[in-house]
Amino acid sequence: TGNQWGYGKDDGPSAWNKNYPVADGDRQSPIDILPHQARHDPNLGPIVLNYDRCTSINIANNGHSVVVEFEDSDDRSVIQGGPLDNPYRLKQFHFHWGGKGCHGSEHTVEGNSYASELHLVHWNAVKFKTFGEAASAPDGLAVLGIFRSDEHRWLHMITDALYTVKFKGSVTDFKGFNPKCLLPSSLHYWTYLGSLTTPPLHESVTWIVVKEPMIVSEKQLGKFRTLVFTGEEEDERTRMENNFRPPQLLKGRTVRSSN
Ligand SMILES: NS(=O)(=O)c1ccc(NC(=S)OCCc2ccsc2)cc1
Ligand SMILES: [Zn+2]
Repeated sequence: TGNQWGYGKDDGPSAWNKNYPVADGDRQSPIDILPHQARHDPNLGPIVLNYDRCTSINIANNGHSVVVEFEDSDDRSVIQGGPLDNPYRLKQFHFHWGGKGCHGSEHTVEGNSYASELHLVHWNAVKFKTFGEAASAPDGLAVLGIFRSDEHRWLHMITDALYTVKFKGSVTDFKGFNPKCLLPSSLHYWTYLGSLTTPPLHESVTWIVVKEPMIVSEKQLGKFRTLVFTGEEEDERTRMENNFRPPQLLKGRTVRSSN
């Protein structure tokens, strides 16, 4: 069907511009970050995460990644500060990863990629009524990107649940998980204006990429690769890996750095 997209040879990132012309737009993500060319901005305050009353709902395999959804009917879990003018509500988090532990992150730093990248997706509920509306507005979303390089003590709560969402379309309850435990100690970051890194590729994201990677083990990463892109009812079992978009052109954008 028209909107079918993936990470394979025929339906992968190089083919997305056929159905989503914005793929060749002026603020696409991810990008390669060059720390020495980032402009240090003393007005950029710290990122503030209020996740203590967050309510996770479920964990799901959507055929592109594994996603944990949150209750977003009020401001119980928000990100604010940094480049953001107001609080943005946590909607979901998901991951991108590689095969055999080499590449996998979407953003790269001086051409170097990490094994994986965690995205915490938030939307501007002050200006917009729904996520869908915010997702297509220039200041609608804020995504916190966290690199994942090698053992992480809390990640077992996610990796232990992955077997329950092996197939595309599977969803299971996943309550009481606070994603704060997935974050590194320091939240120094780079920030720039970009887009969703998967179709519909809306240019609606203020990206906040944390500099310090979190540690995950090869064993934990291996558990992500037990997921498959395909549904239980389908014949083939296509292992879910390499679900990352390569870096896109900067097209004159400035990347700013917190202290
Ligand atoms: N990888 S990413 O963080 O840029 C990212 C985040 C969200 C999404 N898309 C979501 S949450 O879509 C939900 C359905 C929807 C509604 C309006 S546009 C898409 C895609 C990519
Ligand atoms: Zn993502």
